Amino acid sequence: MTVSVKICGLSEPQSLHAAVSGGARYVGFVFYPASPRYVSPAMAAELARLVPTGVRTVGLFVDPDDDFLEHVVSQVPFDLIQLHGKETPRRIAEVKAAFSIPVMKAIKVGGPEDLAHALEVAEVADRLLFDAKPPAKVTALPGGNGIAFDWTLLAGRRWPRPWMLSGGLKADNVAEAVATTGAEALDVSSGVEDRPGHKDPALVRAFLDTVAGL
Ligand SMILES: O=C(O)c1ccccc1NCC(=O)[C@H](O)[C@H](O)COP(=O)(O)O
Repeated sequence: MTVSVKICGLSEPQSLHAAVSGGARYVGFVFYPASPRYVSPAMAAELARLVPTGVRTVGLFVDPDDDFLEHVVSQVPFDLIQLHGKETPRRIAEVKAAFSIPVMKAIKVGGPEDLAHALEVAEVADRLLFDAKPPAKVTALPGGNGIAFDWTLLAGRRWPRPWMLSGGLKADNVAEAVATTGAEALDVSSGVEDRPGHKDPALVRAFLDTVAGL
């Protein structure tokens, strides 16, 4: 089975190169100003120019309004918009209609009840991304916290849309994550960093090599 990988939160050419040369199928840019992975639209546009054909670019937003989306989308070409806030199915539908770009919605998983919500979201979103529910701390980011959820919640489940697994993935736990969930696509950020917000090209390559060997 081929498992595809998205490396999220890229902000430098070196790590972008490690991602695409190592086989990542998706690269993500974070447009959440409070994140250590935030990139300006101008910087993301520069990075996007380095992305080869066949690798998809993903713009990550948290409860964006249309003006902000327009500001970014007019500068950076995206194959996918990732909504990582509290966007409702109605808002997802609005974003799709306004920007004509497929939407992947993050589902923050703390327990089985969150998976019922995923079915509702799947009626409008093009893709789902299962991520860990952020810790209750006020300082926690809405995602990219490097924590995993209980993968057995996804075991044996089928979803009406393509989906990715994320949350606390690293080279040394990804085999178990895939074996438990049956995920065919993965999203990683903190697990390929040497400090918050800084991707380590060697960790990016190690993660991609591990997934390629599954
Ligand atoms: O990465 C961020 O800083 C971030 C900020 C706000 C919302 C979402 C964010 N990240 C989401 C991701 O990077 C991934 O989609 C996913 O959550 C994986 O994160 P990690 O557990 O760090 O591998």
